[in-house]
Amino acid sequence: MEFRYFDIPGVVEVLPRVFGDVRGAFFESFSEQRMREAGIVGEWVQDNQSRSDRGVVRGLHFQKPPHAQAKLVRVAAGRALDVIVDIRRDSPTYGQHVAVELDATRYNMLYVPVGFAHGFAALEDNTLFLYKCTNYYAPQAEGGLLWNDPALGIQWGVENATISAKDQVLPLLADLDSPF
Ligand SMILES: Cc1cn([C@H]2C[C@H](O)[C@@H](COP(=O)(O)OP(=O)(O)O[C@H]3O[C@@H](C)C(=O)[C@@H](O)[C@H]3O)O2)c(=O)[nH]c1=O
Repeated sequence: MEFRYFDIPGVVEVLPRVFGDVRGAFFESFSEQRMREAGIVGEWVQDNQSRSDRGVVRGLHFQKPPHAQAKLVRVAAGRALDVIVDIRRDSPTYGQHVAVELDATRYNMLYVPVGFAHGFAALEDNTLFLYKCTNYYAPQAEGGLLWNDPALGIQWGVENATISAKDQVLPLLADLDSPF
């Protein structure tokens, strides 16, 4: 298991060791000790899975404290462009983002710390998106950012994106009163 770090502190990509043989492949999708040593911390209490077709964009989402969530995200089928935006008020990288392609054939994962808005674009039909969360779903604590806010400068890599009604009315970064 290897780890890649970014210019935005706290963000970690996990590159698992994959054991391939005639039957297929095996990898460890979670290792509390190794991941904690790499800076992936949290008490994981909920796992989620969604299925999206190509062109679906979900996000950008967060939950406000005390329901804030760190997430460990990956795809089990297909590919997704995963995007996280730093919304920690005192962060020197506030408003900046990291984008990582998650690929089911590479088994890579991304750690999303508390204080980031998170979203992804499905790059293939039937993309299965799996993630662990450090807090339970709390709909009353949901917050978000508009996925295509020009101020964010995110290249999603999809045309004619499919977006939920809820996500179409999320605020711009300039109007965000960040709770972090
Ligand atoms: C996120 C979530 C949704 N739901 C329900 C609420 C709703 O009826 C249905 C679909 O919810 P949403 O439209 O919010 O699903 P979705 O847009 O996939 O929301 C997710 O997006 C990604 C980018 C994230 O980062 C996640 O934390 C989460 O916000 O599922 C739960 O029951 N538990 C959950 O944890």
